[in-house]
Amino acid sequence: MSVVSQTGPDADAGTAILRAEGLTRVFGTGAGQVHALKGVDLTVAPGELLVVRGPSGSGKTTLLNLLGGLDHPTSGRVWLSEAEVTAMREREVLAARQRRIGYVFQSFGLVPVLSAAENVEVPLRLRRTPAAERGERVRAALEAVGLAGHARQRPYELSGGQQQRVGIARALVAEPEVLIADEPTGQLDSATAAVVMDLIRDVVHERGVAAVVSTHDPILMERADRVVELHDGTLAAGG
Ligand SMILES: Nc1ncnc2c1ncn2[C@@H]1O[C@H](COP(=O)(O)OP(=O)(O)OP(=O)(O)O)[C@@H](O)[C@H]1O
Repeated sequence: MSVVSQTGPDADAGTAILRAEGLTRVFGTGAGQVHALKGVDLTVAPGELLVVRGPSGSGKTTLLNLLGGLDHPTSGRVWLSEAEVTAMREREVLAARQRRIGYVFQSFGLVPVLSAAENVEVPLRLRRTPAAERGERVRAALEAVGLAGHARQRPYELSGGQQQRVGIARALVAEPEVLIADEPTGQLDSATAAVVMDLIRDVVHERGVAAVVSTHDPILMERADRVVELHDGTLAAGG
């Protein structure tokens, strides 16, 4: 693991899958403006697990939402390989999200009435993957996260760690280039969190995915290839 500060676009920007330049996000609230993110530059390479740390309110979720095309910056730009996400129409952003990005959420985000396999199948249905192909891909994704025997169980029949592994299978089943995970272990005990983070690290390295994971947890930073730290919306040296 190396810990670095990034103050400008990287020299390796040419090989980056995910790149952000000058990302700024200002929220208007009843109490005035909140400058959640202030000119953040960042690149993430294929097969790299980047951890974003920082205190509560430092801008981690804001940054991940912008990198994942879930929110639009007040100023600044985001690229997925050569394609500028921030210049796309809403419909193109949606297509890029469905085809190229997988998301993992702190609260798992599973549909309670669907089985583990049906939850994992959702991104394939959204991409209109043929039914014949979907079954095999769901099976392989569940097997990759060690849940081959739990395909028919509903989320409430699974432990928190198992639910998050379903969440990871769902994020990866459509073979995205980028994985965005916002506090993926925030609801898990530390032993389960370590297992889930090991899994994320292994799939990122094996599949060459560019991953951005936010966390408060120092244990998880040990699994990172690189750590950056947010303070009041600004990237600083990690620790
Ligand atoms: N939709 C919004 N409207 C107004 N202010 C917002 C909004 N979203 C975030 N903020 C503010 O932006 C700042 C950064 O919030 P953000 O959620 O990105 O921090 P965070 O580092 O993810 O925090 P935590 O670790 O607690 O999840 C905070 O001051 C927050 O109150």
